[in-house]
Amino acid sequence: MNIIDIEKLNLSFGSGVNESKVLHDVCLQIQAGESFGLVGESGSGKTTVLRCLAGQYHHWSGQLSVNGEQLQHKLDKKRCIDMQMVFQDPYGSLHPRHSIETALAEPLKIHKMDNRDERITTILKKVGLDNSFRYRSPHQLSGGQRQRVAIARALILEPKILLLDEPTSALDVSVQAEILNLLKDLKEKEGLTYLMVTHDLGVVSYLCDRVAVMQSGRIVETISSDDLANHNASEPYTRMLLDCCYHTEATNVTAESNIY
Ligand SMILES: Nc1ncnc2c1ncn2[C@@H]1O[C@H](COP(=O)(O)OP(=O)(O)OP(=O)(O)O)[C@@H](O)[C@H]1O
Repeated sequence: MNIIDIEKLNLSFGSGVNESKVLHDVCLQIQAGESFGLVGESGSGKTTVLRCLAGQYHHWSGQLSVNGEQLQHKLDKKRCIDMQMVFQDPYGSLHPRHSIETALAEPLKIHKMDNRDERITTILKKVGLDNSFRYRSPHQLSGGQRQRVAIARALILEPKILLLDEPTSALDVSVQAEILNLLKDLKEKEGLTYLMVTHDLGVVSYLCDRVAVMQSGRIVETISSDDLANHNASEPYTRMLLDCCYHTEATNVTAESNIY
């Protein structure tokens, strides 16, 4: 069953002569339990797709469905419980003056969920942080620990889907591996579905089952990550992207081989 169904998603910014169309008839079907990657050049519209699903943009046209239910343009509480987003920058996604406990309690208060104390302890444990972290501020954490808290905050409402916007790209190489392992474990244990934007084909082959390649606001090709790794892409643009990435990796072979 498709847990996410995107049909002919279109979105523009600006109006009149300043109108710029950034998504063109984007269609994606993602199955429950799948880990699905979105790749493509900078500015191709990957984050915009995630933001439409997360309810951060309201002026899209087309159809977005989650669990067979069509999403309205306005964000409602149900969508927050179904789907949460994790951002690239763990420094920017947490309030600098709020303790970790406050950051984790906030969504529980908004959604009037009980057993807050117990839920916070449980979620910290799930992301590999002991209970003492709840009294710290974001500046008292490492980058990897902050990203663990951001993941905990996204998971505290027990969503089925995580929208991940380059969740490891702002982290040091050694920490990237820890966070990827955590995401892989959480997906299995919590039965999550991931839709993830990434520039890193190593991340795709480690974590994703399938991937859609975007160019200039359009889906060029949807392909399994095995086919991508074996260079079995049918579209010239995907092959060009692969060539660019492997060329870059060849010059960074030591760092890459340390990641996985
Ligand atoms: N709020 C906005 N107002 C106007 N244009 C925007 C806005 N947000 C994004 N865009 C434009 O939409 C296009 C797609 O942006 P988006 O962030 O989705 O790309 P991306 O593929 O995620 O890029 P990157 O990989 O660099 O993060 C870009 O041309 C961007 O400049």
